Amino acid sequence: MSDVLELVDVSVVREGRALVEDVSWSVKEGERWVILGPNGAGKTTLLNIASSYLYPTTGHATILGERMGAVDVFELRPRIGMAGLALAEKLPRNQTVLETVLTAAYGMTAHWRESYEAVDEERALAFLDRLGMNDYLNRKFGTLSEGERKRTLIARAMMADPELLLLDEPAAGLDLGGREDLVRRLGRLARDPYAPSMVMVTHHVEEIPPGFTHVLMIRQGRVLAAGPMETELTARNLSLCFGLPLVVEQTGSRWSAQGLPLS
Ligand SMILES: Nc1ncnc2c1ncn2[C@@H]1O[C@H](COP(=O)(O)OP(=O)(O)OP(=O)(O)O)[C@@H](O)[C@H]1O
Repeated sequence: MSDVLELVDVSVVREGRALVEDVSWSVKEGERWVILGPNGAGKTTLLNIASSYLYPTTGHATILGERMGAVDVFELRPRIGMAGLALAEKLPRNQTVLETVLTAAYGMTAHWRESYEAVDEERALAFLDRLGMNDYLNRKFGTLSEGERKRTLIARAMMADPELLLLDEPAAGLDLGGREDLVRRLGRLARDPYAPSMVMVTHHVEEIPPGFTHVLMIRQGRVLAAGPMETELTARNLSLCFGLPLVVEQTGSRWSAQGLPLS
């Protein structure tokens, strides 16, 4: 299995402060990683490096076999699918859901007189169907609820046929039904052997979809644990990561955690 992502001693320094520090981490082809950590830990910073939008201040990052600094990022970026809030803000609010997904096939955010191929439209419809967005094809992106917007963004990220799929807090802000619906859909994607390698940032172990294989825990910019879910997603690691005593349970292919009561 080859490396999809490899960070070696990566630090990012801003205003004299390390946002992430000495991070060494590798993601192999086919793996599905979750990045867990408290607010401000550096999760989005890692995702921004993985998406080639942020250069390490020190250390090396290799993405899809291409060393950052020695590759044209404009050739690399179409190979990476990213679904996150930052992108949602760049997408035109008055574009339809179908157009929002279709424009990704052309590496664009907005519809601009390009004529779409029938095959692209079929693919966009198939991704939207898989994410339960069939009834929203002609709705304006800006009128969608948070859950609908997130599902549209994932369909959009898949449209470019990425080799690496990055998901930044896909379940944040969703109600229980919305979260469970998304987790099931991501679980189905994670188990698809043809789906790309995946990295998903979350704050909650309850949001880890079945089929995700590895976890990286980060606290104050430093990696606290990284490896297979079964060995690393422990009460000890989770307690250290979030800074209070926690117990963690696995029920079937899902996880849950709770704090121990105050004495
Ligand atoms: N350009 C910047 N300049 C200075 N500090 C920054 C910059 N970007 C991010 N930070 C800080 O770096 C730290 C890590 O930010 P990051 O967004 O990676 O955390 P996170 O783990 O994703 O947090 P959250 O869970 O709250 O989204 C935070 O303390 C943030 O305020």
